[in-house]
Amino acid sequence: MASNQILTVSQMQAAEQALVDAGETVSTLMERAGAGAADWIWRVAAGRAVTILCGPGNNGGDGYVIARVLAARGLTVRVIAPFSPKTPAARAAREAWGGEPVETAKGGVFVDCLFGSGLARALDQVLETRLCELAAAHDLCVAVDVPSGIDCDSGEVLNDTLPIYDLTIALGAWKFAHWMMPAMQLMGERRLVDIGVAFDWDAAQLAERPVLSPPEADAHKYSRGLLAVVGGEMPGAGVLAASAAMRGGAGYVKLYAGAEPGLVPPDLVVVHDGLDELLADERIAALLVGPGLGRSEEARARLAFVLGCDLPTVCDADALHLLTADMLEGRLSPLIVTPHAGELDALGHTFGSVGLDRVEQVSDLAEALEAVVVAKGPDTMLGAPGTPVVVMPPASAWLSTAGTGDVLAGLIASRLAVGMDSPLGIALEGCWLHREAARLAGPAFSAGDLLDHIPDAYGVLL
Ligand SMILES: NC(=O)C1=CN([C@@H]2O[C@H](COP(=O)(O)OP(=O)(O)OC[C@H]3O[C@@H](n4cnc5c(N)ncnc54)[C@H](OP(=O)(O)O)[C@@H]3O)[C@@H](O)[C@H]2O)[C@@H](O)CC1
Ligand SMILES: Nc1ncnc2c1ncn2[C@@H]1O[C@H](COP(=O)(O)OP(=O)(O)O)[C@@H](O)[C@H]1O
Ligand SMILES: [K+]
Repeated sequence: MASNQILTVSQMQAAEQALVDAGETVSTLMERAGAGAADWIWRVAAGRAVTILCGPGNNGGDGYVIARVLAARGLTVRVIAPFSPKTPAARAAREAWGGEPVETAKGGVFVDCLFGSGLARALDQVLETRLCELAAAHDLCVAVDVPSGIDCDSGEVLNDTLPIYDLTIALGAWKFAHWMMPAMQLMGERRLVDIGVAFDWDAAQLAERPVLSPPEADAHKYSRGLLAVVGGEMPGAGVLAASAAMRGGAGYVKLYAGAEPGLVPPDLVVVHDGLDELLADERIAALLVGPGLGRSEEARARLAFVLGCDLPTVCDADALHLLTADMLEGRLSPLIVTPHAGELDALGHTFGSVGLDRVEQVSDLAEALEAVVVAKGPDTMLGAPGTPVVVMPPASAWLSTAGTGDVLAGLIASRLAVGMDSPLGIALEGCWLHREAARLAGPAFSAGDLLDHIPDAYGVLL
């Protein structure tokens, strides 16, 4: 079974080399990759003709293997070869196929075997147009390994116009582009073909669904975890985060409202003054600070005070603009920060983590802050000190509505109060609850609507 590791191009090349050193040949790997891809294409083709566009490298070589396997199963297969094969394995695969390429074709399934991880630059205009015209002339489009025209490591799309695929068949291991914006938008469904690549402890991972536990039979509200949410001048965000936290597993949630919060749920305990008294409660298992905090001097002082308590803490929103290294000095307790792209930028500036790509920056900030960094967005990615990044599979794009970040912060803080996993595991639990709740909420929900779906999301993860 293939693992969920995500490899860079150079890690993939090293993995391929390790297999060759262990006695495989590039041709046997190509045979396995091509046969695995052909299986998927066979299923989606359902008897329709298949057109394969083959490039000069080993991605093209995979295409010739696919052509041979599908033709042997009786499908009509047409190969378009703007280049002759340049690698020994690709040349051997073309010979073994033994057919004659055609100039063009239409109808049925289009398979892109033009370039894979060896793409070195954007496609020229002629190739870009040819690729797009072929894709448009077929009913279904499949990319083998990755769509041609994207950078595997950064997820950058190198051409202005590229096809959108129905299916992408990753070979050997996931690449970052499969799960990172903007390239991931081209992929359609994603499937992974195992070719025997070994597990790499230094590799990034695609997050796997966690399993949560129900409360113990003898649980009481404090044993399940008391969370204090420290709000500020915009109390609505704190109420939203606290409301999510009440459904995320913690037994007791208290909101310190910096300002009059207006209507609050009857089961939410709101404290109006005496923050020092509230935080002196030894039963507090975790803190959340940031949603609605504001960015005033008073907010800065409140944040410094909260972090100074040295309790397991989630920092979100405004707190990420106010956070400085001195506030973290001497802290021993876990810290989880949940920046969106703008807040990640702000943290980068404050902590001198600039000029890096997203994956590097998330890891770098995790080290600098000695914290779990949950970099939110359509391609949410998590970093923790000394650990490769973990990438969440995409969530509902309906989450792109105001306040859903407060819900996520509340959920992660709630898991932190429960405290049954490592800080990274806890952050992942929160992300999965959020993602499941969004899936169950369907279309066009508000952040408030999302709250109603958290219990069922919890049920899915039990
Ligand atoms: N790793 C594994 O274990 C396995 C990997 N396998 C497969 O191999 C794939 C990687 O193969 P690969 O390294 O040969 O690269 P690939 O993407 O076919 O293209 C490189 C060629 O394209 C050329 N070229 C590049 N950009 C260009 C452009 N814009 N416009 C025009 N030309 C351009 C470049 O030449 P250049 O001009 O840059 O010198 C070179 O000739 C991988 O994705 C997977 O499908 C499996 O078969 C088995 C196991
Ligand atoms: N297009 C999208 N697809 C999937 N998830 C998204 C998308 N846009 C935003 N999200 C998620 O929604 C949440 C938004 O959080 P944030 O930007 O902090 O919003 P707010 O500050 O309004 O609460 C994050 O969890 C983010 O990962
Ligand atoms: K391809």
